[in-house]
Amino acid sequence: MTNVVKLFDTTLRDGTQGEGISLSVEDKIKIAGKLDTLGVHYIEGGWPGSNHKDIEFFNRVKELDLKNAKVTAFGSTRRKGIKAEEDINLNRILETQVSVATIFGKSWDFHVHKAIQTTLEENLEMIYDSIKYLKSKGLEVIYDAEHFFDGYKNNPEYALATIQKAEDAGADWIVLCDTNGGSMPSEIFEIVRKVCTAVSTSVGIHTHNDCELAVANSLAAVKAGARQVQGTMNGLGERCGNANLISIIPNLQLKLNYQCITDEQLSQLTNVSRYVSEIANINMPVNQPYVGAAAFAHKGGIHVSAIMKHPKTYEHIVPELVGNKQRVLVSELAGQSNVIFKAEELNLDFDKESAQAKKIIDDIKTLEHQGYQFEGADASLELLLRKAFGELEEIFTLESFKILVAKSKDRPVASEAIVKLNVHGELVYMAAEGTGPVNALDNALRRALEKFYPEIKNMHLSDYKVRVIDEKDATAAKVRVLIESSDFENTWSTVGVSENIIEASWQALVDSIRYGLIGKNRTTSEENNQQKKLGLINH
Ligand SMILES: CC(=O)SCCNC(=O)CCNC(=O)[C@H](O)C(C)(C)COP(=O)(O)OP(=O)(O)OC[C@H]1O[C@@H](n2cnc3c(N)ncnc32)[C@H](O)[C@@H]1OP(=O)(O)O
Ligand SMILES: CC(=O)C(=O)O
Repeated sequence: MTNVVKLFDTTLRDGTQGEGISLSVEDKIKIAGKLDTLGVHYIEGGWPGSNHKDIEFFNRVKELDLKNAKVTAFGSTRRKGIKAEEDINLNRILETQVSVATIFGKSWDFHVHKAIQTTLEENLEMIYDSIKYLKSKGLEVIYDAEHFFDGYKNNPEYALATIQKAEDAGADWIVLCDTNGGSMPSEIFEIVRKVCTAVSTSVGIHTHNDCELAVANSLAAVKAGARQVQGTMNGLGERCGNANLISIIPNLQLKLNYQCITDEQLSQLTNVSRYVSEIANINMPVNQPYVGAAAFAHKGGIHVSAIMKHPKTYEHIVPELVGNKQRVLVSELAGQSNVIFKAEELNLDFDKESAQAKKIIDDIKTLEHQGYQFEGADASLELLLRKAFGELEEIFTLESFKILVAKSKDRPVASEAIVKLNVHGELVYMAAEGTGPVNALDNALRRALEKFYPEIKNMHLSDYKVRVIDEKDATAAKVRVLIESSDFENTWSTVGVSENIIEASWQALVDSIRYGLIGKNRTTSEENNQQKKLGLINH
């Protein structure tokens, strides 16, 4: 049996059935292009019988010069009581002019009686007529046997009869669906194995994640003989989602030795996953397997000490294979190894025998005990390390700041900040207004520095988060402020902690600006270092 497995992506159809997902035609076109570069074999673009957006997508997708994927349109078997030629859904598929149709039909006798309310015989005819009609128009037909596993468990003879009808009508693929997502991998394996001996048509698998087993179930099906896997990017989809192709692809390719896409395409996996979550406006968890920011991030000192000796000690694959990268976090759980790793990453001249690493670690642990959190504030950590190594030039010092917040009966609340800075021996006063006190302070600080550092105009805050550290102290509680900043090329995060939210914000703001300004001189040495590191990673 061949070890080639075809990938069928349904992000643009089943993925959009997920709560909170709504893609514009433009979004769908962009994602289709990206899926093609990843090398998926089929892109299910939508259900043309459902809505105008999907019809427009099929019109526009023709303009894309797809290199790898075939576009397929989705629909159901014909409605009961009519001829296939009269069925709007089937005809809408033909109108899209795609070369591949994917239609679903009923496999579960319970569904035939309850959902479409017809006879078991008519359902068999609906499957046969619909596939035959599409085949007569020259299309490749993928038949999705909806609820196949539930159907098989309830009435195996009938479930098998439905897919035999699909085979008789000329279906090119029979895809067994765990539509309700309730099956176990052992059941999937057994049933797929039996189906593969009962039909000669190529078999595929389509699973849902209601028991968090969609990936495992897809792999079990492949092991049992399925050669097409349907799923979505990042597991988007109805209810708990579809099988996540972002995990399935590397599992098939790197663990089970099946061939789906090229190595170069596999190295695009992280990029594609993040691209789709960005367009779909969904935040994926950092610990998403293979592609999450934390998938190869090491925090515990013991782990970092070991990966520096050999990455394989705590990494199951070379992260670059899927386009991800190794990271080391520094926190209260760090040992000297974490600091050494970071110092090397920053090209800081470090004597490993000195007491420096120990002192830095002690300082970090003390600060984390006070409420700082450096793993989410890489830029503040870098400034702290550079300072400890005497490599941090003071670009300004604060003389004072004042903030005025005023509200009167018939006026909205207004905020103004006045800062007094010493910039290379020159005293600078600046006042600015803002939507709130932190915004006013940010504006005043930037304006005060603009004359000395014009590049500051390119930097802006992209996120501002406040977290109460000791809730029991109510309004006197200590808070942690995390700020994310960006320029046109980079994003960085800084932290501040205080009982006073303005003071905590000030610390994070100052770190943000310092990092943004010193960062400009850093790129080359860091790039060199990164190259060096990549060369070292060799499992
Ligand atoms: C498992 C899956 O993910 S299947 C895909 C599910 N996705 C969607 O439903 C999204 C797109 N759907 C839609 O836009 C609409 O539901 C449409 C346009 C397809 C149909 O809309 P309507 O004609 O208003 O019907 P409605 O949605 O209320 O009901 C579905 C009808 O399809 C019938 N039906 C369901 N499955 C099948 C099937 N495999 N073959 C034939 N008919 C079917 C049902 O019996 C029902 O018909 P009835 O009202 O005569 O009982
Ligand atoms: C076809 C399909 O989406 C399902 O059965 O889940």
